[in-house]
Amino acid sequence: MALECVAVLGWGDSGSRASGLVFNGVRNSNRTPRKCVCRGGFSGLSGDSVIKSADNQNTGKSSNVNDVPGKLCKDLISLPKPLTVADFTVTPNDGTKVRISFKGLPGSFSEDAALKAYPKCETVPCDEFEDTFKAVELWLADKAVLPIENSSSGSIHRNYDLLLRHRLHIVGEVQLAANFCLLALPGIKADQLKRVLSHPQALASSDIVLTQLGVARENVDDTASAAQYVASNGLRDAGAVASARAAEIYGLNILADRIQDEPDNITRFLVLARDPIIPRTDKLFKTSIVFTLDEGPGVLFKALAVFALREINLTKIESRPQRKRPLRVVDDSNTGTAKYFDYLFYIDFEASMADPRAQNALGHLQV
Ligand SMILES: O=C(O)C(=O)Cc1ccccc1
Repeated sequence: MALECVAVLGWGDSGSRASGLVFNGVRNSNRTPRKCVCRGGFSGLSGDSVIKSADNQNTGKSSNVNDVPGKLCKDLISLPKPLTVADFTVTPNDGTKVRISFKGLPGSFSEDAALKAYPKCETVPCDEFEDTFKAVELWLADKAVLPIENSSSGSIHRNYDLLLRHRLHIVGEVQLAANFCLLALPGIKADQLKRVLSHPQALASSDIVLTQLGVARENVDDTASAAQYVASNGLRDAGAVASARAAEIYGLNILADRIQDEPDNITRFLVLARDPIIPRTDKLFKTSIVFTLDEGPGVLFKALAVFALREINLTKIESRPQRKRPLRVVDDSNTGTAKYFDYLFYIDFEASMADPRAQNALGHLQV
């Protein structure tokens, strides 16, 4: 299949806990007509008490300390422990807190996502999405939490682009049900509000209540910034759509709770790290790949068939114009020169790169 595989990203379980994605760095494979970068990974955040040796990691089997007979168990404990994946990750075990960068001010939903993935973490607020990547690259943070998709407004395209511009690895995902509240200064009633500030997505998701109130809507960078702005400027005619935690942090009152149009407004966040995690087959994994296709009838259909043939479930497909090569010029003798957009395809599938089905599917994709 004529294709350019740009990246393979693998990560762990797709539940609400964070999970992982690794970067194997396979470039320019002989079988690939053009360049190919490979990323893969697994969930490393469960913190379980399972000891793994180098051998049983390979076989995917694990030994629990409780399964080992008493004496052997004692001997094992007195011996130096075999290296585990945790030895190669930056999660500190010396009592210091893992540092997670996010875009926004304290009290934003992205910070909620970071705290959901790592309840004891130290959060590192950043101005821009790009800064959350840079914070990890410069060792100011250990991991970044990045919104990638929302159940009502869809994909956050900028972050798909940033994933390819930076060399971080996806090591997990977090799903967060954002509960939007209408906040105002203490003593202010809803009918006194003339305008409401928030992140565009929070404003759009709270359309019914804001329309009933008849207020003007003002976009700001994040929900917590809206709360902070109303509070620090003492605005008596302005409210903010933000979290209950933001109300507490910035000293605002909650005028209305759960004002979102859809009761379950879910945002999916990715967890990014400098280091990959090693793909395994003993847990539910996801892998993300990015590729381009040559022009031709059915090329995307054929690309997707490599997964269907192996019963590999796809969980997401996204396409983005290829910025560096936006137009594909096709000579058409009847109508002159036709121009098509050239696309990058992002696909998430449910398998680890340690799974032969996934290896075969990607091998097939690159033929
Ligand atoms: O503005 C925030 O608080 C964010 O973290 C972005 C966002 C906005 C709405 C839902 C989820 C995330």
